[in-house]
Amino acid sequence: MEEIGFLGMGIMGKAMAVNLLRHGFKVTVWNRTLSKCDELKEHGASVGESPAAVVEKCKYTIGMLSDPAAALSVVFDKGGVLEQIGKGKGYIDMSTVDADTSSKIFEAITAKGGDFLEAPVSGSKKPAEDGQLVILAAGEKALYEEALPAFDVMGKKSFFLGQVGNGAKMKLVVNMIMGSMMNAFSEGLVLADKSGLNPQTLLDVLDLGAIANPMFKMKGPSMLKGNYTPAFPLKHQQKDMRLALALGDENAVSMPVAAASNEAFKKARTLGLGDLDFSAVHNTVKGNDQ
Ligand SMILES: NC(=O)C1=CN([C@@H]2O[C@H](COP(=O)(O)OP(=O)(O)OC[C@H]3O[C@@H](n4cnc5c(N)ncnc54)[C@H](OP(=O)(O)O)[C@@H]3O)[C@@H](O)[C@H]2O)C=CC1
Ligand SMILES: O=CCCC(=O)O
Repeated sequence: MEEIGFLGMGIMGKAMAVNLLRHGFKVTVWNRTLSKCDELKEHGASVGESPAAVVEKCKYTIGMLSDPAAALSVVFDKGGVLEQIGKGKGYIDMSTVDADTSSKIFEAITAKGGDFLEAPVSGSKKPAEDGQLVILAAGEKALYEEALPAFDVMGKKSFFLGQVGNGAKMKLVVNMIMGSMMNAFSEGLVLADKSGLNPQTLLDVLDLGAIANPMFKMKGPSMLKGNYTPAFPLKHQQKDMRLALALGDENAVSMPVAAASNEAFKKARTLGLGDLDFSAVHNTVKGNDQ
């Protein structure tokens, strides 16, 4: 089996790489903070000293990085992907970024003869651990087909969406909806409580009706306990709202609900909640913001 490279051992990258290793893939990993690779070694991974070193060794390499700046840095900076990418090698960026960022990476990689695929994912830490992600791929079809055995391990369903940019846009639309839902949910929980209702009963009612969904079901009980242990960090959700609003600007789509949600996430960030789960926006609605 060909060796797969994996750059970025954050919440998602680590879970996805461990899952690949469990399924018998050979994986070489790299992370900016190299110590985070130690745990992966215990699962059988090799460690590369730079993105370039990983790309040199592997037929294709996956990136799972925090934001556009990180995704660009890992490709373009010294020791980056571009130094070793070339004919017969592929790079798959699974980070959530905007279409412009993805296109810049695509152009640079194809200029060197390499193949590029963007493949952001829907699903969080637990689906990543369980191989239940939804993969939103776009770009080089041959690389998509080559990576399908790995996608089938990491995800429950892969979509091929055509040209580069479509995967990024689809992911931003999905997360824009999710972020707005989280704000409406938080407001509902607080409104129920402040108006003398039992918020747990609200969860039960919601779960039986037309707006029942896995996010309310999974996050609701922890939110009521004030537990915001990060699965999807709030700073990343705010980044996604920001990028989705920019996509709305480009396409002249008015999105007042998303804009208000972005403000709520920004407020939560200024209150120091950025590294907590995105459900911590509930804490700002509760008024615990002094
Ligand atoms: N968590 C989730 O539920 C989901 C997240 N996503 C998306 O996946 C991506 C990763 O998310 P997640 O794993 O949660 O994020 P984390 O914050 O846990 O990890 C971010 C990763 O990016 C690296 N990084 C940050 N800045 C740089 C940089 N300048 N150069 C190199 N590496 C850098 C970090 O390295 P270091 O350890 O050194 O800081 C770390 O490996 C994001 O785009 C996110 O929006 C998508 C679906 C779900
Ligand atoms: O980008 C993060 C998405 C989190 C999720 O789909 O649950």
